[in-house]
Amino acid sequence: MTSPLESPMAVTVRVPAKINLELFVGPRGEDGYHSLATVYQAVGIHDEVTAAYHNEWGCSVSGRDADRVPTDESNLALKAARTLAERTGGQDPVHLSIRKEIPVAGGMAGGSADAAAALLACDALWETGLSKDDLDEVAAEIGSDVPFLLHGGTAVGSGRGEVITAVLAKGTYHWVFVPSLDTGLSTPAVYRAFDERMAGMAIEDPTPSATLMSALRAGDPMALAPVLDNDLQPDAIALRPDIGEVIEAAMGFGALAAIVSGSGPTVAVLAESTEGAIDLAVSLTASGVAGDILRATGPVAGAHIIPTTRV
Ligand SMILES: C[C@](O)(CO)[C@H](O)COP(=O)(O)OP(=O)(O)OC[C@H]1O[C@@H](n2ccc(N)nc2=O)[C@H](O)[C@@H]1O
Ligand SMILES: Nc1ncnc2c1ncn2[C@@H]1O[C@H](COP(=O)(O)OP(=O)(O)OP(=O)(O)O)[C@@H](O)[C@H]1O
Repeated sequence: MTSPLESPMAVTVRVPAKINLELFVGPRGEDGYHSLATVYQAVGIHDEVTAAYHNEWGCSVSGRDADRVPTDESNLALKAARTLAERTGGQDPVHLSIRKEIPVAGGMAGGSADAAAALLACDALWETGLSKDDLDEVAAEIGSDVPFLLHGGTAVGSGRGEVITAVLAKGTYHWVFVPSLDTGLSTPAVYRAFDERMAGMAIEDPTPSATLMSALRAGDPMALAPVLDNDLQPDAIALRPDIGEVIEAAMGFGALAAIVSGSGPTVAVLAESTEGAIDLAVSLTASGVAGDILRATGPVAGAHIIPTTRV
């Protein structure tokens, strides 16, 4: 048995953002969710969530876009912690300190990432001993993207995006991200626009493309670039025409590819190398089309515990 002296008082988890290298959207089911065939990649932009025992449940948020993140019960990390506590028969309350780097409402799964981090942190703090499958199940209940953020790397998401299968991917990819200049996009609104555009058309259950898989196996960004694909891109651009301008500018500056990340509005720009990514970031900033640029490589690990205070 663990002595109280060895039990952690706080656990900190670092969690990455995601992009969708491919996002094929199938028909909408009766539950309101669309069947997906997506290929996720975890990229090196990270949030950190620290779970610490406290006399009441709560959370606080600092860092990028912190003022746009709720700290009430609608915070996805807090929701995840409370759901995990319920599933495991009740636990002592925690305070979650969230440090954000992932753009909010940007299509990079920031809220889902914090939820995944909170699950891992609370699981360790409370020593619930849940299996990986059990944790994945709670994650899927919080949001479709959450299981992937626990997993990380490069992986296929099927079902509504929550069923994760690792893929064989070689190499490191160099990305430049252009988040929105002003506000984010609502994920349900983008899916609704997709439904309106596709109304009356027969939509089949999607499958991942073989060409994308072989580009990933080869670890070749030149082969990956032409097969990046996102069925939600026309809808994100229709809702936010400035996204189209960013894509056009990035391609004009020599990007290998530029694609909307998930439901947008962040644009993910693929470069050939670190130097290429720096050049693109400089050109995009200088052109005035993008105010704020992030650079990262992928794939990176999913949510993981980082060393923290022990008493
Ligand atoms: C756009 C993506 O980020 C791509 O990975 C995801 O599909 C969205 O994942 P998420 O934000 O974790 O989504 P959830 O929190 O599960 O769902 C939010 C809303 O998105 C829509 N939604 C989500 C997933 C899915 N397969 N079909 C949907 O139609 C639904 O309107 C749902 O009410
Ligand atoms: N911990 C959190 N971090 C960020 N946003 C949160 C969080 N909890 C709740 N939210 C709310 O969720 C909304 C969507 O934020 P999020 O950053 O997850 O969007 P997103 O990256 O577009 O998501 P996805 O890519 O999963 O569709 C925000 O507008 C915010 O109000």
